[in-house]
Amino acid sequence: MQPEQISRDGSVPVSAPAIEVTNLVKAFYDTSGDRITLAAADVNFTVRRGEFVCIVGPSGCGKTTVLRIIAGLEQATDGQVKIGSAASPAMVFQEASVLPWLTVAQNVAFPLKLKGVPANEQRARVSELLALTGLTDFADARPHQLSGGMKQRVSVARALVDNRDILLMDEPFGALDEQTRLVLQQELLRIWERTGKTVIFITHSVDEALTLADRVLVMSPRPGTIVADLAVPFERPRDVVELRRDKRFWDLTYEVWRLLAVSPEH
Ligand SMILES: Nc1ncnc2c1ncn2[C@@H]1O[C@H](COP(=O)(O)OP(=O)(O)OP(=O)(O)O)[C@@H](O)[C@H]1O
Repeated sequence: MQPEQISRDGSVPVSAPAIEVTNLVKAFYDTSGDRITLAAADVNFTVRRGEFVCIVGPSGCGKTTVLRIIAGLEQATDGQVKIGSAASPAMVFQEASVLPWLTVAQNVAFPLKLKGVPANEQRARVSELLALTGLTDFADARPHQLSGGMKQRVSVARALVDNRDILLMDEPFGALDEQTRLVLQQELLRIWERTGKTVIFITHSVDEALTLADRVLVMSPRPGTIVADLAVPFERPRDVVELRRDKRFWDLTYEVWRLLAVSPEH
């Protein structure tokens, strides 16, 4: 995807949003050209620079599709996506995408190696990222020696290693147990506060969205469109456990569940 808000000298106007999605439509067609699924219909939203936005919505409503279009991995059928950054976004998927034959350090270094970054620079950057994600002691471990949560840390470290402005996360903690998930949420918040990335994070968990986000976008059932854009008022830095003592957390939880039209006990 070509950045469309970069001025001729390569600088990014400070006022430009990080991501602007306008009237986005995505239909999937079968090989004969007959439309089979309208995945997303008229999706509109803007993400400011440095903002943390979560998207929630029913299964199959087009969340991943929208994220993949923003990442440049999928073509929109109609509408526009503008990225206010010179570099394409980095992406973290639900399943940790580690290369099993490489060590943790080599996995994290992989994007730098592809770009031909000199070895000493690679080492310095990788050791920063291992420290940031709590993996320093596992630098030489292979993926089969790691827990699911640690593998997902490797994926996060690798997505951050080449310092792109925008981080797209597709249910990155969805496969983890509740406790590991809480730990990684806290760490992700700490990393985000330090790095100032712009983040879009997809989750099925209303709880997770309210814990992490500045804003929660709620999508309708397929064909997905944004039905609500809720500001999350909790001050930063946040403590993922203490947040749950705040009555506003539960009021907002109720509000999002109402929008999803599913009662919390289902
Ligand atoms: N490559 C594809 N070809 C055909 N249909 C697709 C393709 N990718 C996604 N779809 C369809 O588009 C719709 C939206 O899928 P998508 O994965 O974006 O939903 P989602 O909201 O991320 O779902 P979930 O929350 O269950 O992960 C689904 O009906 C899916 O079957």
